Amino acid sequence: MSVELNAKSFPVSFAALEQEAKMKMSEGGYGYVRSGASHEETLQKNAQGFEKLSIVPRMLRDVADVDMSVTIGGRTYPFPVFLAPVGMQKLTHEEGELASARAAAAIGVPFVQSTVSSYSIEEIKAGTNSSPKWFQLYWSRNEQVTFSMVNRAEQAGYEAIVLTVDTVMTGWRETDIAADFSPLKLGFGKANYENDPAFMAALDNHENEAVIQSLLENIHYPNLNWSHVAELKKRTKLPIYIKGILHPEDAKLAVENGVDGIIVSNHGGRQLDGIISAIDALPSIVTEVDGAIPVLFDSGIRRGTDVVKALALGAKAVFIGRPFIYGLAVGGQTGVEKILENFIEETKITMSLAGISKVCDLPSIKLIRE
Ligand SMILES: Cc1cc2nc3c(=O)[nH]c(=O)nc-3n(C[C@H](O)[C@H](O)[C@H](O)COP(=O)(O)O)c2cc1C
Ligand SMILES: O=C(O)C(=O)c1ccccc1
Repeated sequence: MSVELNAKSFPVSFAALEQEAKMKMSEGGYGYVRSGASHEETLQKNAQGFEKLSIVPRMLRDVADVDMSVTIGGRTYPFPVFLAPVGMQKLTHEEGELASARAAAAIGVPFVQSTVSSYSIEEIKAGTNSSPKWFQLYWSRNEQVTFSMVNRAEQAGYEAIVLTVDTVMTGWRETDIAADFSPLKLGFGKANYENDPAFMAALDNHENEAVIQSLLENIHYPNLNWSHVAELKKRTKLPIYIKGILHPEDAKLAVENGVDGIIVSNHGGRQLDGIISAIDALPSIVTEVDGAIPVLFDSGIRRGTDVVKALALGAKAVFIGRPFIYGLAVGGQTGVEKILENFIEETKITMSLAGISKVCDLPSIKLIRE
């Protein structure tokens, strides 16, 4: 499948992009990506949270040279917009994560590979060489599998572990329940499992159905608690980021437990509904953490002005989820690159017109709530 991408044919607004992706994807696949939990109150709040915040711009500040680079955990990236871990990307495009990881590599931002990706860690590593890559971990019920995957990521040169903590069970996703749609059951997320020696050793039967059945039994781990974080710290030299923090007390515990960073996120409104929008959760967490570790952010970022607002509130960088998945649906690797380029360009314009020429100066922007 090749898609001609030029300024005219590639959708620019998020709404147009979502429409175009809908036409490219299966009904079940599109419903899975687009939807949120329950009646999507939080999915909507994520977007409304940004709309309530207004930038108060400054003038006459020489914005001829804009520096968008950010340094996180001692590594500098050219832009503060990263790709969120999204599982099962072959559901969206035949080249799945390979296309997204190559797009991230072309732009120079980290690619965060999901535990439930359609390619294994080793395949993504082989397809992208030395570009920055992080591994998102879903703690397996079989702990040997957890540590084996972490070890494989470390061996493959991945630079961080992102432990997602808001998915100890699947949220109540009405769209998927109504459509009886489960991409895991269809086998879209099994690559890291069927290539894992600890996982395969624990199976009596290596047939596809047995792999999928065991994956379904391993993926959610409601027992997860801070002792597992302590154990993970012992098992890896890589920095650990905790994804899915919304309460300042949990941010405080993250610092006390020695994690290297947190990602403020409500999983794009896909897990628990009726909860605080991610952008409303950000300020008190930044205050609590007080610069001890980097605070990153996702959920609801739809354009460059949102990037600027999140960074103004103290996030060091942001991740986008659905926007890049829709870019992948519409144009594969080129589509994801185009999405990243558009985000970067709009972020640059927003910074410039607000009178800010360095990302590190964004927290000095005045924001008001309307
Ligand atoms: C289709 C889909 C699959 C996802 N899979 C994962 C995953 O495997 N691991 C994870 O930590 N987060 C996963 N997420 C959540 C994203 O990492 C991110 O938190 C969310 O998409 C951000 O919100 P946004 O879509 O509004 O940008 C997924 C999100 C979507 C839309
Ligand atoms: O769909 C998701 O949001 C997600 O994170 C997930 C969790 C478990 C298995 C597959 C995807």
